[in-house]
Amino acid sequence: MPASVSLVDCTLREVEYETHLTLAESVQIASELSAAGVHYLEVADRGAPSWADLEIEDYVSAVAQAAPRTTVAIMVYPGACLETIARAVAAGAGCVRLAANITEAADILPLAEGSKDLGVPLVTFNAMKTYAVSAAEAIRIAEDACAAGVDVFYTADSAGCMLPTEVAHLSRSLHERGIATGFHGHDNTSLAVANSLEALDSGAVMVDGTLRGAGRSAGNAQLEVLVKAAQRNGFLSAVDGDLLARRAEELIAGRRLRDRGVSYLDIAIGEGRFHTERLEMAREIADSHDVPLPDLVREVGRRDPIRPSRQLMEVTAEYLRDAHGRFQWKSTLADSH
Ligand SMILES: CC(C)C(=O)C(=O)O
Repeated sequence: MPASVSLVDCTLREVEYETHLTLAESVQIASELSAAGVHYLEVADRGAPSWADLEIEDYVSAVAQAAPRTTVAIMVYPGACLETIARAVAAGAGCVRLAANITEAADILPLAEGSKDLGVPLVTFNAMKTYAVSAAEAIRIAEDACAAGVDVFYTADSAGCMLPTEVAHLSRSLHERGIATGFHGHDNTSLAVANSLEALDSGAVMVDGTLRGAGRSAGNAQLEVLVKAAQRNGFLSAVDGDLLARRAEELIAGRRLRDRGVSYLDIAIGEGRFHTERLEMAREIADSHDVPLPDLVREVGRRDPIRPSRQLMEVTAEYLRDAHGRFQWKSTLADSH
């Protein structure tokens, strides 16, 4: 019998990479998620998006009131302070999601204990770019996170590059050590839903998605598809996948920046384990060095998947330009994207 698992919707945070929602739209989405029985919905610690001129507590409170069956989760990044968390919690947030690069966990974990002291029932650590370290290292960091007060350690496939076998191996290894795990997947290689299913089958207790797959880079695991697929394996049976699919159609589909397909650039990002936070820098350097952007991100990501510097990108671009010149394969690649 599958264990009881929780579904986390990240639409309100991730959709901001594609479009801006009004407060009324955010509230409507929150209300629909709640009606469908989604367990958690996530908002960002930067609070209300910049257009709204709202304090974090106003935003959290509006969303929480619209979603009585759903717990509001606030995602916080390095640099956030406990006072922001306290304000969000006072306004109705019942879950804190600490996010940092897996190699920089120390920048965020001190907020775990403070969050627990505030009475937050659930604190997660979302280990961005989990794939950048070995499974053994991820397990060690997860153990440190739990010792610091974290309840659930999340594997975050930030570049959408992980394979189901990798997700299964890590999730199962964590589970066997008594560490509660979650999975947050991006869709650069069209595996976000498959990876989420693999995580559930391997003992994960939380999985994330967004309506219509909206989100950064190639988007996230598509919530309504994930629900339907998970139900076939005995998970998330109380969530109304049809309602989510209808609302995703009405509220999100027409507002996505990208079509449903995965572009050549998305694939290269996934293969190269390159996080899109540095994509504009890479684009500028690819242009100035006259090398194809997919080649650059693939090569740079292979060399440093966590924090590739401008210098690394420039050196890599020079290397690629020379290689292209030498082997004369640039024109072939350029034709293909
Ligand atoms: C904020 C984190 C968890 C994220 O969305 C990612 O790294 O993909």
